[in-house]
Amino acid sequence: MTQLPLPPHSPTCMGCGPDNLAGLQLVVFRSGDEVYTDVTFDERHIGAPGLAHGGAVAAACDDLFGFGLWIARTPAVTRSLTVDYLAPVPLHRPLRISAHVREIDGRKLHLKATATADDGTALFTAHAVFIAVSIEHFAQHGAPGAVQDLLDRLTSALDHDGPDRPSPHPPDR
Ligand SMILES: CCCCC/C=C\C/C=C\C/C=C\C/C=C\CCCC(=O)SCCNC(=O)CCNC(=O)[C@H](O)C(C)(C)COP(=O)(O)OP(=O)(O)OC[C@H]1O[C@@H](n2cnc3c(N)ncnc32)[C@H](O)[C@@H]1OP(=O)(O)O
Repeated sequence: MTQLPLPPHSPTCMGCGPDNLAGLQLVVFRSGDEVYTDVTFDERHIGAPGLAHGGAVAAACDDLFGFGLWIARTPAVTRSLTVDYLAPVPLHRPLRISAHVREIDGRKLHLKATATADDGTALFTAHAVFIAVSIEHFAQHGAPGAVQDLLDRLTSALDHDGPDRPSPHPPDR
């Protein structure tokens, strides 16, 4: 059976929006309690000649962590993000980033990601703390015009993600 990608955060999301030609255009899948994406950095993401910019790498991790929504089943936002750059990341070489939720502690979601090149080389790891927020967080702080679409997406995602999923984690203690 062909696996379907998870829906992007928005069509123009810098990390996963298919309509954002300047973005990473990540396509993210879920496998059990992990989410993963195969990404190939190119000249749009260059740092040192021939190598990916560390900020582009961090953005990819942050966006993939944002798909933790499908596992933790709560809206949440990045509070901290740390990347350990283990080896230079070459352009034009596919790599896989996998992420999972390590721990949920009240509103704090502790996440970890690992990235491996197509030859098995460990390239980087990342850790993040996301803080669960209510959906109103986005209405309060985001662009008013786009908020309703975001709310619809989140509500739909949390309501229709299948009966085998755990209950949504409460956004507020
Ligand atoms: C894993 C699930 C992911 C789910 C993703 C959800 C939705 C995604 C879908 C749609 C969203 C659309 C687009 C998403 C695009 C990209 C996704 C990537 C994610 C991002 O790109 S998102 C943008 C960057 N992000 C922000 O824009 C956040 C700005 N920020 C704030 O809005 C506030 O800062 C807030 C709300 C975070 C907290 O504010 P607050 O006032 O509610 O809470 P407070 O500060 O009190 O901290 C609460 C508790 O966290 C503890 N705590 C704090 N810092 C800690 C740390 N570093 N380590 C360990 N614990 C820590 C405290 O100690 C306390 O713990 P305790 O309660 O136990 O005392």
